[in-house]
Amino acid sequence: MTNSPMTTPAPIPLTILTGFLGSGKTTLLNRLLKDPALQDSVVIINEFGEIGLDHLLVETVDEGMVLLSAGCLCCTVRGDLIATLEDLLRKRDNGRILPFRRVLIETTGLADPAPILHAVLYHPYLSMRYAVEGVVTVVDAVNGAATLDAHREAVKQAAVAERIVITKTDLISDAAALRELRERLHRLNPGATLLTADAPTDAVIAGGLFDLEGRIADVAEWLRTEAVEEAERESHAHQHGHHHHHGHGHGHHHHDVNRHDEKIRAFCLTSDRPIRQGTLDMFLDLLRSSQGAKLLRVKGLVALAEDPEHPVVIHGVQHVIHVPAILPRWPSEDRRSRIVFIVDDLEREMVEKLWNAFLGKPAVDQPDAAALSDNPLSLRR
Ligand SMILES: Nc1nc2c(ncn2[C@@H]2O[C@H](COP(=O)(O)OP(=O)(O)OP(=O)(O)O)[C@@H](O)[C@H]2O)c(=O)[nH]1
Repeated sequence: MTNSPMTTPAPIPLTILTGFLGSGKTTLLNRLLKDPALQDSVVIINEFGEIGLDHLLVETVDEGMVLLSAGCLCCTVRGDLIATLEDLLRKRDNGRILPFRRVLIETTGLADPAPILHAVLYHPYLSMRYAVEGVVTVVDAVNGAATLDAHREAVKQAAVAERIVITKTDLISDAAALRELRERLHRLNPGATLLTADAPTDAVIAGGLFDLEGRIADVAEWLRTEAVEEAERESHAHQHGHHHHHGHGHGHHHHDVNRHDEKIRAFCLTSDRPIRQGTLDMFLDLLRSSQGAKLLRVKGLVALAEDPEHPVVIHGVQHVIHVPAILPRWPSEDRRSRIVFIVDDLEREMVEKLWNAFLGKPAVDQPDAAALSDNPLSLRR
């Protein structure tokens, strides 16, 4: 776990904008960038192939960088995103470019946002200077369902998002199809806020986990554990009405179309009792070392036994889990520790057993060897 030293400047909010090819990312971004709230942002277009920036271009500022409206800079990256993020900081710190206040990364249509999140969170310096606010995923109302059926990347993009923006709703006359798409996205990612392309800037980008001063702005909105728990209850009730639902190895499964959706899912684990820091570290270490690749995102708010009045925020992806902040107080009356997991092909039961093995023992800070070796996660599959 890393905590920033006192001397580090306020971290710069960073948002990742994803969405399938032609879903409307650039159109959305163009509109949002006109809003003064996004003044002095840097937009990094991380993709292959040409991009229609001509209509935005005002002047070239630096190699590979152009000035957009509202004092925003834009650069295109084909290779090393990390090098670009470092370079931007260097230029900002040297006064060679304006002290940009926010970074937006627009990814190529096929990109899996998890490695981008991973890269920023894992990097010891970048993770201090940039505050990963969240992932915004654009889903096209016309082609969205077909894209989700055909491409796992599209399902992952929707599953890890904080906010999902449905575009092209003006082109769809079939209200039922739109409702179905919304319901599907909600099942896939109950914690995400569903928006349409005309949503205001602060609903789409600003107003995430961090504000411009790098302070935690709205952790409850970021976590949305109630929505995840509610969806889990619904899905549980639903499954109890339908048996024979194991699907593996059977070609004619009636949910075949939604297979990706079934593997990629969100769930929430909670604890009423504060957790010792050592216990939490061990739990997270074991989880990420054995199942890291399957952890698309891990987000949480945890009461540490050492200091239960100041909950810690947890943010992770794949093999990295870090603590971006310790809050001055609880955001609401709900003082349970809660961690939302967005996973790919990982059973809730496995993670829950491990969680219980660590938390349920009388000596919560010292899980015995049996608890560790009995847990299903220690058997790598
Ligand atoms: N009618 C309508 N058209 C839209 C909307 N959003 C985007 N479009 C159109 O959809 C097409 C693709 O939009 P882009 O914004 O270029 O999509 P993109 O996701 O950036 O595309 P790539 O960069 O190729 O992945 C363009 O012709 C847009 O004008 C919308 O809300 N309504």
